[in-house]
Amino acid sequence: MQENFRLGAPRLHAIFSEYTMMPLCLHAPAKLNLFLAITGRRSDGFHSLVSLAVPLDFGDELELRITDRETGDTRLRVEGEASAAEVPSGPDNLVLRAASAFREASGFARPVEFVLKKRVPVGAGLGGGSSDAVAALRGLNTLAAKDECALDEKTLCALAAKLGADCAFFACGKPAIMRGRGERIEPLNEAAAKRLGGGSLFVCKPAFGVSTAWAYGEMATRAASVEGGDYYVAEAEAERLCGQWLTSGVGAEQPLESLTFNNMESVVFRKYPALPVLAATFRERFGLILRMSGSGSACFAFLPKETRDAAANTALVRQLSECVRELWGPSAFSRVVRVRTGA
Ligand SMILES: C[C@](O)(CO)[C@H](O)COP(=O)(O)OP(=O)(O)OC[C@H]1O[C@@H](n2ccc(N)nc2=O)[C@H](O)[C@@H]1O
Ligand SMILES: Nc1ncnc2c1ncn2[C@@H]1O[C@H](COP(=O)(O)OP(=O)(O)OP(=O)(O)O)[C@@H](O)[C@H]1O
Repeated sequence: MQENFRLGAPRLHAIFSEYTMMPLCLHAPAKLNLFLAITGRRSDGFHSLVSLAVPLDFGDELELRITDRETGDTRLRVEGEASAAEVPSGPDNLVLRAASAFREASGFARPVEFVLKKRVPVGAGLGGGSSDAVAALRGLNTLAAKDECALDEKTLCALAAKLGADCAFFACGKPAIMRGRGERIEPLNEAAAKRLGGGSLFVCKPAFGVSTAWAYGEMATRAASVEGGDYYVAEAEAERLCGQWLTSGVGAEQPLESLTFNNMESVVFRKYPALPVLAATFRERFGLILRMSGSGSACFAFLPKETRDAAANTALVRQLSECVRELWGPSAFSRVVRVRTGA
């Protein structure tokens, strides 16, 4: 016992090393905007929107661990199948931007190493970067709790909202309606969220991505032009359309796919005809509505009710994947996903 006590310092060091070597693993889900109405441009240059967004059972993985390095506060390694080369590993990565904002807000100063396993395609409108940022904040907050400098939930969410327009949604982590520039979040009621959890969706993305800043800029340009006219959806109409997702007949009498909407398609489909070509082919060959998520280029379709069990899905999904590769080429991405209801 006394021997152990004398060996206290090295033992403590070993325990600390063990603790520092153990990574914390977080899932950073992708999202879909099942409904997205851009309602206008605000005086701060951002656009106001009404959107029904859902987190998915598919996403990136973020590992973080405290290291015993003396110097260098935060490091990031990006790995994974989703074109890791397109993702910056320096200070522009949203994980490192989140870490630096977190350190400033909390005073948490331990050296941390991140490993980001990138699976969500980049520039897809699937919110991968924003979700990684929120996972980094949550992971750091867990580590900071051991040093008694964790942030409370409200402060953490406010910090997230500053990092990107989709971050407030990911901080909520449940199907929700986004308003304002994306920072005002109203989680869906349980019944509406449950209806969304029942089905599978097919998601696909061509090899190219779309810049979110470009898509919003193009909306503003076209709205200002003569042909623009009533380019944006009026806010009251956006609320009415979005509100249909909350009514009780949805999913039964009123199929979910008939409520999907995205007025950013107007600018993105014009520049990237591969997207409307696939949408028309899905309609003609399979009777499916293909909708764009966020600013694209990823698109999604609800799989029909009778194929909502895994076995029956297979044949249709194979045909959809073949169709995507036929029209978008062999490097196109596709997969089946489910909504995470958070229940
Ligand atoms: C299209 C959506 O995915 C819908 O959920 C989001 O609105 C986009 O969110 P995001 O990718 O996190 O966007 P950010 O990286 O914050 O913004 C990129 C750029 O898009 C423009 N932007 C973004 C959000 C918004 N409500 N209005 C805008 O005009 C701004 O020029 C901004 O500089
Ligand atoms: N962790 C990250 N993962 C992906 N992209 C990142 C990350 N950090 C910074 N970026 C930069 O952000 C840009 C857009 O990333 P992201 O894939 O999140 O866009 P998106 O899918 O269009 O997102 P959104 O749906 O929020 O518009 C990329 O081009 C990349 O340079």
